[in-house]
Amino acid sequence: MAARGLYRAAAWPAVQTEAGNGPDARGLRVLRGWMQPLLWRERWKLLAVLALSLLAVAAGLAQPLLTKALIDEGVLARDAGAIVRSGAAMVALALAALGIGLACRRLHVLASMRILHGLKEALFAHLLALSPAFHAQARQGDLMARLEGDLGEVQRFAIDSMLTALNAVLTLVGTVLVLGLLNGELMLMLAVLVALNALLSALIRPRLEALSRRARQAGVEVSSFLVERLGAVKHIQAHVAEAREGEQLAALHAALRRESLRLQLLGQLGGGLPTLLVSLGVIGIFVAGSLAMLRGEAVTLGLLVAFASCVQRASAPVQTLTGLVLAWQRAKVAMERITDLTARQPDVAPRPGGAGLDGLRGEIELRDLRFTWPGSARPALEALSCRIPAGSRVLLRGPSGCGKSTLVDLLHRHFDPDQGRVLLDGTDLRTLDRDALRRRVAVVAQEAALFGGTLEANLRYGRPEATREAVERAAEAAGVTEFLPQLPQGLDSVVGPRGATLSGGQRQRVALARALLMNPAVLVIDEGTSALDEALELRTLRRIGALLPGCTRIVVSHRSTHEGEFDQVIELPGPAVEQRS
Ligand SMILES: Nc1ncnc2c1ncn2[C@@H]1O[C@H](COP(=O)(O)OP(=O)(O)OP(=O)(O)O)[C@@H](O)[C@H]1O
Repeated sequence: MAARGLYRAAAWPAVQTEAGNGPDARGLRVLRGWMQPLLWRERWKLLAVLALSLLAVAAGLAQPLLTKALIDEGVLARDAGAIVRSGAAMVALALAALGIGLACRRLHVLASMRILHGLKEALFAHLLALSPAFHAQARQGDLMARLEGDLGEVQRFAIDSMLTALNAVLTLVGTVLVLGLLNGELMLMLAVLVALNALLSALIRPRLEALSRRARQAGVEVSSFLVERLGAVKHIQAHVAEAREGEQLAALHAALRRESLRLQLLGQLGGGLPTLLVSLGVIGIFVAGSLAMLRGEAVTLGLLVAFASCVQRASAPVQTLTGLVLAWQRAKVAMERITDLTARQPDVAPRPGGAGLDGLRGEIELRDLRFTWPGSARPALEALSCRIPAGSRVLLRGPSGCGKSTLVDLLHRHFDPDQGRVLLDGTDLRTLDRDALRRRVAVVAQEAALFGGTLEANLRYGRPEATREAVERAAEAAGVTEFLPQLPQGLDSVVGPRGATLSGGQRQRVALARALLMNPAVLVIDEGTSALDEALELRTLRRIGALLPGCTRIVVSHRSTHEGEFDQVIELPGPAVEQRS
C-alpha cells in the first residue's frame, strides 16, 4: 500500500474532481460554446429522430387498444373476422414500429457520433493550447479518461438520454391517457406507482452521486497507472519491478471493484424497485378488477388484459426515467471533470495578427528578467539581463537546475516573465504573433519528440510543404544522411512509435534537421546534441553554421569542449548573470 501512496502523490491536482463542487461555471460556458454549433449542425437529424419517436410511441400505444378489441369484440363475441382484423392490424403496427425504430436509430447514431467527435476535437485542440506547465503535471491516463470516457458520458446524457427521456415521457403520458380512456379509477393506481418511484429516486440520488464520483476516480487511477507504466516498460524491467507493478495494479483494481460494486448494487436497487412496484401494480389490477367483475361492475376481461398490458408498457418508461437519475449522476461527475479542463486557459495570449516577423534579424535582449514556476517558492530566473547580437553564436551554460531550459521556454513564449522583458529585434515577445514567432525561433530539446510514421514525415513536421531538396539539405546538415544507409528504406523508413526504432543520437539528429528545415532566424539547441559524440557534435555545429550563416544560434550545453565555436558564453550561476565575450 505504501507504493500506491507514492503513485497517488504524483497525481495531477484536479481542481474539483475530489471536492465535488459541481461543474465549473466558466468551463461550462466554454463547453456550451462548443456544443451549440454542433447541435445546430445536426438539428434536422435530431428533429427527425424526435418525429420518428413520436410515431413509434403512437404505434406502441395502439397495441393495448387492439388487444382489447381482439378479446372483447373477437374472442368473447365469437367473431372470427374481428379476431383476424385485429391480429393483422397488430402485426402491421409491429412491423411499422420496427421500421421506424431502425430509421430512428440510424439518424440518432449519426447525429450523436458527429456531436461527440466534434466535442472531442474541440477538447483536443483546447488541450494542445494549454501550457507545458499544465501538461507536465497532468497524468496522461487521466486526460485520456476525460477525453474518452467523461466527454462521452456528458454527450450521451446531453443528447441520447434527453431523447430517451423525451420518448419515455411521451410513452408514459400516452399510456396514462389510454388508461384514462379505458378506466379512470384503475388509472389512479398507475399515478400512485409513478409517485412512489419518484420518491424512491429522490432518496437514492445523493448517495448515487457520491458513489459515482468515487468509482470514476478509482477508474482514473487505473488508467493513469497503465498509461504511465506502459510508457516505461524498459525501466520497470531494468529495476526488476515487474512483480511490484503487478501488485500495484491489483491494489488499484481492488479499490475499483469495491467502488464499482457499491455503485452497481445501489443502481440495481434503484432500477429493481420500480419493476417490483409494476409487478405489484399488475397483481393489484387483476385482483381489484376480478373482484369488481364478481360484483357485476362494468369491467370486462378484455379491459383487464388491456389494462395490465398498459401498466406493463408504462413500466419501461418508468424504468428509463429512473435509470436517467443514475445517468445524470454519472454525467454530473463527468461534467465536473470536463469543465475542470475547459475552464483552464493558455498561459500566454497568442495575439494572432500581432507585430509581424518579416525580415527578422534575430537580435535577442533580456531585460531584468524574473520568472517563477507556478507553485514554486523561489524564482527559477531572477534579475537576468543580457544581449545576444543578431547572427551570433552563444553557448549558454550553468549548473543543473539554474534555469537554462526555463529561459528557452520564455524565448519560445510558452510562458511570459513575471517581471522584465524578452525583446526580439527590439520588440517585446508579448506583442508578437505567437505562432509566427515559433515559426522563426526553432527550439531543439534534449528529448526528441518523434511520431510514428516515416522519417521524412517526421522531418517535415514543422514545414510540411518543404521541397525534397530542402529536406535533404537539412538532413545533411543535421547528420541524418550519415545514418540513412543503415535504414531499410532511407527517408521512407517507418520509425516506430515515438521514433523507437532509432537510437537516442539519431532521434536528436532528426529533431535538429526538423528545426533546420524551418529556416529559423533564431535556433536554440537545448542539449539537443547531448547524445552525439564530440567529433560528430562539432561537425554538426559547423554544418549548421554553413547552412544558416545569418541565424542566431544559442546552444545550451554542459560540455565546454567546443567553446571556441562560440562568439559569446553566457553563464547562469543563479540569480546573478555573468557575461563573457
Ligand atoms: N514544469 C515545471 N514546474 C515547476 N518547476 C519547474 C518546472 N520545470 C522546471 N522547474 C524548476 O525550475 C528550475 C529550473 O529548471 P530548468 O529545467 O530550467 O533548469 P536547467 O538549468 O535547464 O537544468 P538542467 O541543466 O538540469 O537541464 C528548477 O528548480 C526546476 O525544478
